[in-house]
Amino acid sequence: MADHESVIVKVGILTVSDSCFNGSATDRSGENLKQLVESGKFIRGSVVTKDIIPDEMDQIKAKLLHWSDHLKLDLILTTGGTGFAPRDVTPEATKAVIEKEALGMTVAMLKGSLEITPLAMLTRLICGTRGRTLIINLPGSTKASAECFQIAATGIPHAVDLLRGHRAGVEKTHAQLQAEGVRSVHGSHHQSHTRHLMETGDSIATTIISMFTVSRATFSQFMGGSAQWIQGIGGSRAVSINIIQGYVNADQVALRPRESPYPMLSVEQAVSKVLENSHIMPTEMVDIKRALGRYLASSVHAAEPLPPFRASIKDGYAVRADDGAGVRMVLGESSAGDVPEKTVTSGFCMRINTGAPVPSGADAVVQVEDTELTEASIDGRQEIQIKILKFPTVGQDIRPVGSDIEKGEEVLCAGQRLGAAELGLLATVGVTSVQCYSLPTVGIMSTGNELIEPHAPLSEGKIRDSNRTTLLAQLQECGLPTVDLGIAKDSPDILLQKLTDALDQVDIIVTTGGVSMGDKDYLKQVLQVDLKAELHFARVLMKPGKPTTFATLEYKGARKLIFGLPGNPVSAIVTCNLYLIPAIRKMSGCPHPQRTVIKVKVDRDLILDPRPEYHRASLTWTKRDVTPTAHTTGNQISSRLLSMSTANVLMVLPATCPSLSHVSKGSLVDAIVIGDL
Ligand SMILES: Nc1nc2c(c(=O)[nH]1)N[C@H]1C(S)=C(S)[C@@H](COP(=O)(O)OP(=O)(O)OC[C@H]3O[C@@H](n4cnc5c(N)ncnc54)[C@H](O)[C@@H]3O)O[C@H]1N2
Ligand code: MOO
Ligand SMILES: [Mg+2]
Repeated sequence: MADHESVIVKVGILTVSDSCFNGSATDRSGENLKQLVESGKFIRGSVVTKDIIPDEMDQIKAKLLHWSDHLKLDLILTTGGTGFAPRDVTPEATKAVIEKEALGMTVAMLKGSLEITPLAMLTRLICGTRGRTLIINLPGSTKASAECFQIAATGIPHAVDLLRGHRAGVEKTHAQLQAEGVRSVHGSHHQSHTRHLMETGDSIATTIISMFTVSRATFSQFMGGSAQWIQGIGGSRAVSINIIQGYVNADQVALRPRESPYPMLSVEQAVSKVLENSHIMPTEMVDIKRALGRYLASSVHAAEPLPPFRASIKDGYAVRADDGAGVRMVLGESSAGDVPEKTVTSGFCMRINTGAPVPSGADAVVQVEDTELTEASIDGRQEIQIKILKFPTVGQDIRPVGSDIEKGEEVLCAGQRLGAAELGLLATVGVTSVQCYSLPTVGIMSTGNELIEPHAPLSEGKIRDSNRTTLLAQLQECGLPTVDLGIAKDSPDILLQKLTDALDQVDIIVTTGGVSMGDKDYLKQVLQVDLKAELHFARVLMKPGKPTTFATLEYKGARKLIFGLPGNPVSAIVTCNLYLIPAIRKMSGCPHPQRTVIKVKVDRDLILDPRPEYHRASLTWTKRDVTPTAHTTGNQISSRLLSMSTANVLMVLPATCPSLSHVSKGSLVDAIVIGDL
């Protein structure tokens, strides 16, 4: 049984404010409340989630329901929307979701606030409980919300104990009340549980038991997520144990929400969120031999002109143009790589090859086709005299110094992708290492109890994991460093363990599976509750890919991106193309990370879906038609990976509506290019 010290209150802080939501004001009160909770001075709390929403009744209700019923928080503190302004509806939304009102807490806060200012009479704070969650409205002002929170905090631990049915805690508080009076109640929570664990000389067994009996996340919360702990037994053996226990409860299947609590975003909104939250990687010097596909972080200028000397464009004769047509004595030869020593004077010429320096005195080159040999040595080894058949012009067939690249000219600019030509340019100007953006390392993890490795024989109920192979290959195609994170079973603790391990290795974690409505779909909860990741979206109006989930997380001072792609093989690869690849491109320094969209002609009538569909197709061109024709890859069910095979575009089909049930053969639609054309 846990003792009273060990109860950590799981807190959600909800800022309700139009102006904070639209970015015209800063969320000071929410941030301040977070700091107050995490200071440990008032309650032993951990802020599991925090959000800002507008003053919209439906959104406030939905968030309160999600946090209480789904995330099962102990305490929700709202700040804002409690006044008399027409859009202040937080108390009304709270009333609509609570099951029992906690009038005493409201009165306590009101009384305390009135002692500070009579204007406190204008706040309309509601407190109450829903299931095991205590919901407390606080005013929007930073000062007033802090004051009210401190008043309410004296009752919160006891209220949470009562809601959790935590008898030891309840009894202890009652005993304290009897003995000392109410003022000392929260003072007893200050002792650090980490210290308790670390400083006691308990045996491993005793300590493990105490870890299991405290809230499941306590240990990892206090140890920064991953609890690694080495303790000697009997002074002779050292034992290392890695235990990660999350908050997410795997056995309350009946309590899972029956409607998704996550708002449905459009694909455009989801792409924007992904790009907004994708940071550009730091830069590094890269040798040009390994720089293919990288994005340049700074521009490159030519230190020398190209050509560095006047160079011949043709194989022929270097002449003086004003000598006109007619015979010339041949002085000798200038070959590529030579330094001509003789000067061409009137009546003379010099044999020259393409790319060779034009000798001094000459101002034109006449190609060999426009000449005749008039005199040669008997052994045929030397040309003595030739005849110029066409009148030359000054500068004819000569590349002046710097005519290809001027000295100091910018040859590549920051943000440019280094393809073959760009690498060649670097070689030309003698730059062998360049400042590029680093590439993010991406880890790919499959989730699901049904999955086995591709080499394994099928057994009952199992299928082979294809998503890891597909996604790893897709990323390798983009030239990215990848980490195969294996398969995680459908268990919140295993997921948490594997995600935590992955965070140490990669910049982006990509999981597939476990993001929809199943009782074993734990990813979102583990991300939000255990890893305290910020979930940017978890549902997108698209087919395939509806449950696509995207979150970010600050981990050991670095920003990590987490893409929870749907498990269906086609959904995984389509969403990889729509969200993951643009994010990677932005992080790698690409200034235009969005996918290329072209117009294509559909090859047959296509029935529309209630969701906008990303229909796989391959393109052909006919001689007569400049617009390519898109040929559907057949049955588009999201489990059918065959529908991805040969596809080089995703046709963007609109959702069906009363006036539109299908697109007709020959219509033009947008198509996202995903493969070689
Ligand atoms: N009640 C509802 N059920 C489902 C909904 C919904 O809105 N309400 N959404 C459906 C949609 S749309 C999709 S897409 C899937 C996504 O499900 P999950 O992301 O939770 O993925 P799983 O349930 O784990 O698996 C789905 C499917 O894919 C197979 N799978 C998973 N991983 C792999 C892999 N690595 N290689 C090959 N195949 C894999 C898995 O066996 C399942 O058949 O949810 C719908 N349900
Ligand atoms: O959205 Mo799901 O990806 O249809 O199959
Ligand atoms: Mg599922």
